[in-house]
Amino acid sequence: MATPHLPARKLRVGILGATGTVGQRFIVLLETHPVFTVHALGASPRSAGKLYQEAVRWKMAQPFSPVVGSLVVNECRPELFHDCDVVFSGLDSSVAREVETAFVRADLPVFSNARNHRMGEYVPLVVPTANPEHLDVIQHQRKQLQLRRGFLVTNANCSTTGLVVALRALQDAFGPLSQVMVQTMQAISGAGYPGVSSLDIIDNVMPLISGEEEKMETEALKILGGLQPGATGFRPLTETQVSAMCNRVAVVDGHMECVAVKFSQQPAPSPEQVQQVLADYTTDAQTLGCYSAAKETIVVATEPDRPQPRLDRENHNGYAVTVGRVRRCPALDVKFTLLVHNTILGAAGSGILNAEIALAKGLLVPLDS
Ligand SMILES: NC(=O)C1=CN([C@@H]2O[C@H](COP(=O)(O)OP(=O)(O)OC[C@H]3O[C@@H](n4cnc5c(N)ncnc54)[C@H](OP(=O)(O)O)[C@@H]3O)[C@@H](O)[C@H]2O)C=CC1
Ligand SMILES: N[C@@H](CC(=O)OP(=O)(O)O)C(=O)O
Repeated sequence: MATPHLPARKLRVGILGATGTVGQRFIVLLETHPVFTVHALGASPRSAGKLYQEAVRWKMAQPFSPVVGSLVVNECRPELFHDCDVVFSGLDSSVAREVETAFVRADLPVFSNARNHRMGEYVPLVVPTANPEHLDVIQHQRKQLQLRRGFLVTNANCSTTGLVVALRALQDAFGPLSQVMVQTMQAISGAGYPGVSSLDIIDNVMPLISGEEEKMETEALKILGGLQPGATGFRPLTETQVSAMCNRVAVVDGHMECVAVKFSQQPAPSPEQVQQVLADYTTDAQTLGCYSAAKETIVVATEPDRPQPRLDRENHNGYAVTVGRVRRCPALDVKFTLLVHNTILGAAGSGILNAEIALAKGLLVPLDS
């Protein structure tokens, strides 16, 4: 593993949507970060002009610092974030398209959690522990948009994120997958705040998360696909079919997914081989020495009743995916259960780790360099 890349000074971070569920998670994860420091906050006109401590309805177990609490929340206009080295967006999707476009046009580097730009022609859709090489398309995007240091990178839908980490490990080791079936049990924090009504979710399971299945089925193919020659775009997979069924359950954090896969190459690997490959999987995030990278990208739980959200979602500070119950599937080839922390690796943590990788690769450039 390389020595962590520490710039001459901490990079100043702007957070858009700082009062929301994902925005709050950014603040917690950046509190003790050695490379990034929270500098400017943005939210809706309802919050703008207030101190952060007055505007936010704080829902995290960890407190925010007095320094963050006394920052004044801005409207999300690029000129108010001009001295930020990097901007993380946890904006509501009703405004993210327009606001993020304005920030990128103002030559700011933006890492977004919102769905709006994910399938854009020149927009890297990056899960840091699945397809970090897609960040190389940043150079081409800059040329297309005539930018000097700005760019837009998005991370994936939270359920897609956990899934593709495991699938990338399998694809690298055993070649293409022909079929993937996934059923999710998604936490209520995935719906933001106040999100799902308590009368809908207590003593109940909701069998619909609008648009979620379609996102899992399309985003996974872009993430697991390759790059055009010269990193000028993407080549989504065509040989793999993903079928998703998504449910909301009464868990606060942590999306569980029951996954079954069929391999193109037959005979298929055994469950034992699959388990070994998942446990051994490493990525650029670790080899580049990124601060937030989990020591194990995938934790393979050997106990028969794991993973469980309450017990496993914080594995490696929420940056790992946990997989268990790897076994033969009578219909496809192999099946397993996985867990991803939806607001850490599934959201803010992916944005932060993507930025750490981009910095280590020289793609994210501090303002005065
Ligand atoms: N929660 C999760 O697990 C995941 C979420 N995402 C995505 O991340 C984004 C944020 O999600 P989440 O934090 O859950 O959502 P929340 O509803 O909790 O937060 C939304 C944020 O957007 C701000 N906002 C709303 N309207 C405007 C506006 N007109 N102008 C500027 N800011 C505005 C809100 O500010 P204010 O408080 O002032 O209203 C708030 O800060 C979404 O796009 C979501 O789809 C992605 C992956 C996972
Ligand atoms: N839909 C996810 C969270 C989310 O906001 O996803 P996306 O960013 O893809 O819209 C959930 O409810 O758990």
